[in-house]
Amino acid sequence: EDASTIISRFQQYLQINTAQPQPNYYEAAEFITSQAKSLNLESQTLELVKGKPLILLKWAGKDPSLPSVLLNSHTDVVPSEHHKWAHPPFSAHLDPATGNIYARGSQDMKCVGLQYLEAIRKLKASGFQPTRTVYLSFVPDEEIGGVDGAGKFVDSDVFVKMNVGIVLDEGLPSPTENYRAFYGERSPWWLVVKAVGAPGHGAKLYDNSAMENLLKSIETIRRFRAAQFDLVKAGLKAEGEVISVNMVFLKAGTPSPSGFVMNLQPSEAQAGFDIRVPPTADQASLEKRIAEEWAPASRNMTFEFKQKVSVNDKFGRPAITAVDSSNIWWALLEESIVKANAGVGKPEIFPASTDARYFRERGLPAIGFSPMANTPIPLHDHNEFLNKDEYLKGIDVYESIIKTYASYIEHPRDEAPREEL
Ligand SMILES: CSCC[C@H](NC=O)C(=O)O
Ligand SMILES: [Zn+2]
Ligand SMILES: [Zn+2]
Repeated sequence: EDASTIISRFQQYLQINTAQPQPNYYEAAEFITSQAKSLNLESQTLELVKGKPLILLKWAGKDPSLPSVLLNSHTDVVPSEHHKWAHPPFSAHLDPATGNIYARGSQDMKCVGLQYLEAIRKLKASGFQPTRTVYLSFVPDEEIGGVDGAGKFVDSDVFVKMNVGIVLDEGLPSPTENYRAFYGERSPWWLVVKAVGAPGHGAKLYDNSAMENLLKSIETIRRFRAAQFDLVKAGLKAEGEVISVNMVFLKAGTPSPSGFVMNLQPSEAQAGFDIRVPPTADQASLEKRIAEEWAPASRNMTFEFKQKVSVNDKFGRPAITAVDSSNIWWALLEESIVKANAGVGKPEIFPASTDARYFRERGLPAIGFSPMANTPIPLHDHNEFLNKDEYLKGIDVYESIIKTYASYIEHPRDEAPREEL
């Protein structure tokens, strides 16, 4: 099959507008299902939450008793500011000079979903038959937290019956020759800090106003942020290994028809923070720091978490996937990438969140991997793009990985004891 046919299938998928908050999930489901038909894969659409279809495909293995391989991707994408893009985000415009394909979802992560399918198309054409069963899940809602997508999926009977042994999910592009792979991710803690204080005249200097109380917290939080960031700047820690904290909203003031009342110090003020906590961080000490230093009762401060995902899995262990000799899937991944004449760097902690956490929380090994080398990271930004040759190369890499994974015959000590799950 020629490259242009493969690229035009990618463009078709990219042209489906699955942007949050109103993704066209059914059109995506129809597209994936039709691809599955052309590949003779078993397909079912699970509507675990109404209006949010999850497409599950199955390539049955010769030995169904072996734990299966799950290739996960999400079908939704983040919104875009259309007028700020060089090419409309759902045009999937291919720049003839560079070969870059511009589209929301070109990196995150419609590329991966379709590369899995193209790799299977090649494997089938070559006559390859999997020993392990290979599943593909196309899940909704990752970009809004995945509760109704991967979250419901891992809790379903269907999932339990799949007997999954290893999950592949999304990673990040790499600006270098080597791909990146992720064995864990930071947990999102979305914190709102609230201050109260006596209201008063805008001309009066007095202690304990809500604004002053909030600003003291903001200053403390900023110092912590700077210290963490310094570790990254000095090259002592990677991005995923520090606690990040960024202020994402400020809410205070007394509205007036022309904006805000300018000579009144308000009695309430709030600030919101997106905090990301590495899986091995000391969760309890961060909690203590928030309660005692960031929102101290001594200044009448209070706080609330809009979201607080534990850094541990359901066994109370850090929710990370082993990337040493105890996890054969990691070795097989590295080996199969090399076999495809590519390379992968040292495994990293994903700086944000992905659906992989739902699998890791259950104790399943999950590796985040999106084969995009020599690629900048305009993910969630304007002008997200992927070069067509990188896309095609990624298909070859998945062909190698899927072949290796699906052929691997388990040695009993190579997999987690099933009764634990
Ligand atoms: C934590 S729910 C939101 C998930 C989102 N995932 C990708 O960007 C993120 O902000 O990391
Ligand atoms: Zn994503
Ligand atoms: Zn995303």
